[in-house]
Amino acid sequence: MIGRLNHVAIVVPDLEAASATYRATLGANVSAAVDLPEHGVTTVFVELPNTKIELLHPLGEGSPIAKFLSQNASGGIHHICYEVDDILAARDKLKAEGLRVLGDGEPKIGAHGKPVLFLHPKDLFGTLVELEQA
Ligand SMILES: CC[C@@H](C(=O)O)C(=O)SCCNC(=O)CCNC(=O)[C@H](O)C(C)(C)COP(=O)(O)OP(=O)(O)OC[C@H]1O[C@@H](n2cnc3c(N)ncnc32)[C@H](O)[C@@H]1OP(=O)(O)O
Ligand SMILES: [Co+2]
Repeated sequence: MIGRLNHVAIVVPDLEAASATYRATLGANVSAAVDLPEHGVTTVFVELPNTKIELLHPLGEGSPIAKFLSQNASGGIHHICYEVDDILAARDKLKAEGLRVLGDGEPKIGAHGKPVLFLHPKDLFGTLVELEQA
């Protein structure tokens, strides 16, 4: 059911500094920062030949990544994102298998303009998983 690895997300305490490190030190193509208020995050994407790195920083009150950053002050890997061909079919199958879909269970439009969902990290070996419609 799961397909390509779309991105690995890293929460960072300073988005500008992290962008500069990926661009200047690691020599990667790094996007501009984009605010996504409906997700409570600001994102930067690092383009790699085979996948992407999503750099994340909390945005606004009640950001879902605020607690993670408070517990990992220098940053850390936050989630991985797999592509699926049919996000509603994937959601329904995973719910039937007993996995918890976060939020209200309805996909939101994610950073790439496509529907996304999140699965509880305790149900997938301590890893927060995002599914994105391919
Ligand atoms: C930009 C849009 C989109 C995209 O298109 O790419 C994004 O990526 S948005 C990214 C941000 N959005 C989200 O993360 C939404 C889903 N997340 C959540 O609903 C919450 O963050 C959470 C996963 C339910 C965690 O909630 P929180 O309040 O921070 O913590 P809890 O205390 O409830 O955590 C319970 C339990 O899980 C452990 N945990 C928390 N976060 C992670 C994580 N990222 N990876 C692994 N484990 C995690 C936490 O430590 C707790 O464990 P115990 O202490 O053992 O109970
Ligand atoms: Co993501």
